[in-house]
Amino acid sequence: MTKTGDPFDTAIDLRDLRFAWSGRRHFSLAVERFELRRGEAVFLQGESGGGKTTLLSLICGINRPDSGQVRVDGTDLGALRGGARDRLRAERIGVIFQMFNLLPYASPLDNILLPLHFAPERRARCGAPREAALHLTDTLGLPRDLIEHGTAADLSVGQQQRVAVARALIGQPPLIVADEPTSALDASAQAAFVDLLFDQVRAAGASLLMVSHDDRLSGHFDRAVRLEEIATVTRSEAA
Ligand SMILES: Nc1ncnc2c1ncn2[C@@H]1O[C@H](COP(=O)(O)OP(=O)(O)OP(=O)(O)O)[C@@H](O)[C@H]1O
Repeated sequence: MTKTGDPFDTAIDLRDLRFAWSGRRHFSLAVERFELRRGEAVFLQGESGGGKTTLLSLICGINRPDSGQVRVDGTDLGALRGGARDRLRAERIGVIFQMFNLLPYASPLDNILLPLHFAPERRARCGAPREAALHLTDTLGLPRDLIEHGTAADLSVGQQQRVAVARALIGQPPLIVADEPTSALDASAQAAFVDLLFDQVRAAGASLLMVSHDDRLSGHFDRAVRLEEIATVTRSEAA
């Protein structure tokens, strides 16, 4: 059994974290302690606008905390410069962004392969990246012709979401961070996604942090956490 408290046994370890968005509307988030153990799957819920996406952006090193520590897979993100943080994200974190962040004029296949260009270890794990990508998109029910020869801009929102899912899963990163990855999917695409996600997570022994408003999904996870339980949020508006 994995013991808690050892930063090297945790996939995510947050300590005394503080972050604020500045501007007319001030929003700040503080997390004293949060751990996600290696191999654990955690379902994160919370009210809309509560700060879940903000927290994920700090865990992925997209934004930097004002103070405190973010450790991913034992590495302190604060000790890394921007380029090294981006490489760590590409190697170790499969991120499914809420807005998908696909390159609109690239093919869906090239979008899926993109993180591998910055992540040699992840690329090596794939063996044959193109075949690995097509296996993922087949499993997610995406038509091959569109994936290979279309552009991301040709896709429906639900298809874009599935491409974003395949891009996060390719090369079996040890940590998957997903921000409402099923919001644009119909019931059958959602079921295929959840099956694929957990197959991949188990095969890779990966850890998973997923934000969703869909309570029905929580039963698949080791535990569910509400943001309010782990974070203190303050808001104010300039007069
Ligand atoms: N780039 C930004 N600049 C300034 N404020 C921001 C920015 N992104 C988010 N915020 C503010 O941070 C707060 C938390 O937003 P966030 O998107 O993290 O919440 P959320 O819990 O993910 O919401 P939802 O469930 O609706 O996606 C909001 O008040 C939002 O206006």
